[in-house]
Amino acid sequence: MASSSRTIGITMGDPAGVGPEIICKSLAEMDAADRATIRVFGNRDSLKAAAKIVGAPLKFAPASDGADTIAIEHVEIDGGPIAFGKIDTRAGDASFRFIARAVEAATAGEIGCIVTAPINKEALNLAGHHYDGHTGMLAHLTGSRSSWMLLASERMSVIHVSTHVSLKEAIIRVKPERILETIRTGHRHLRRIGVANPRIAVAGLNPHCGENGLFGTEDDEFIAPAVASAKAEGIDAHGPVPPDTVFHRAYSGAFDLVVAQYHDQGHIPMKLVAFDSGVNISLGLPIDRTSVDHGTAFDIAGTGKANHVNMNAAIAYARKLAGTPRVTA
Ligand SMILES: NC(=O)c1ccc[n+]([C@@H]2O[C@H](COP(=O)([O-])OP(=O)(O)OC[C@H]3O[C@@H](n4cnc5c(N)ncnc54)[C@H](O)[C@@H]3O)[C@@H](O)[C@H]2O)c1
Ligand SMILES: N[C@H](C(=O)O)[C@H](O)COP(=O)(O)O
Repeated sequence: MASSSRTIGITMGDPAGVGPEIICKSLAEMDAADRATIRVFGNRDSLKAAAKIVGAPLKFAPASDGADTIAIEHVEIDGGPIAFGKIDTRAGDASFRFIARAVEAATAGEIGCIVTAPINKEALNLAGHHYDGHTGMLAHLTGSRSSWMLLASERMSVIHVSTHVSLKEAIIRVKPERILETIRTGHRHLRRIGVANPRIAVAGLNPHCGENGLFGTEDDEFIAPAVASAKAEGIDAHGPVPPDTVFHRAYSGAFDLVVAQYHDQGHIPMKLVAFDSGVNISLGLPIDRTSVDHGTAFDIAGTGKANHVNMNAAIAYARKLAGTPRVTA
């Protein structure tokens, strides 16, 4: 079985979703040398079914044969095949077990980066795994104090102060300490991937950054001090920048990274400009993980229609991280 810091571990995601199909489509396009560096954490029957749907002549076995056979760590699912496109508690439980096993392998240094196919958070939680998604789950499984979600694309990247919480709670989380930690985390990541002096824009929260208190005070009270502290540390941070124009400016090349104050502030522009190519990267963890930034797409699962460009981008980013040392400051 492929095992080294260059090995990429791909988790299959929810068996009822598009994960198995996009994995098979990506594997079908890889050359033999790249396939030999892949280990899939998933269910063999689901992958066999998906390979058939997408017409890929792939086989899955404990070890790659350097050609059409892909290495798999097979995880059993009780009670027979899972139907595509439906919430299933067994699928939610399996999604968790694929990831838990991949985390063990990454922690042991058997794989250099985890690439995740999408999970369904409702199924996951129905199965008793109470996480808000991979990012929180990975933090828990690795004993990390905190974790961050960065969405990256060729022309724009965004890191979030908070993600899977209500808008009400997200506003409460707009506090200087968390914002400063988010800026530092994004800065470290960009330096790791080769941006020598990242230009970081910190989005405001309120319309026009509150217009001097007319539309809210969080921008002046909490965001501005965090930006000032980051600058004092030598980070090229800017803001608060009015949230309605910051993404246009970043997309036009003015900034390398935007700090979004909450999930949809960052996700909406990213999915508008890079739905097919955006990569979700987990930060703040002792292991590396990249992911597609789309979901389980139950409406098309099992039809072979799902686009795998996003999976290709997540794998390419993982290969980049697996060969790049971490930056500590
Ligand atoms: N990385 C992840 O694990 C991840 C990411 C986002 C959402 N989710 C979860 O997925 C579930 C469904 O979420 P949703 O419905 O909001 O978003 P979704 O991304 O699953 O679907 C939104 C729309 O995009 C389409 N779509 C998604 N991926 C596609 C692909 N590869 N090719 C072509 N079309 C595609 C779908 O058909 C649908 O019309 C939820 O449980 C959500 O939490 C998981
Ligand atoms: N907000 C994420 C996205 O759209 O990409 C998604 O829900 C996945 O979250 P995790 O990476 O925590 O599973």
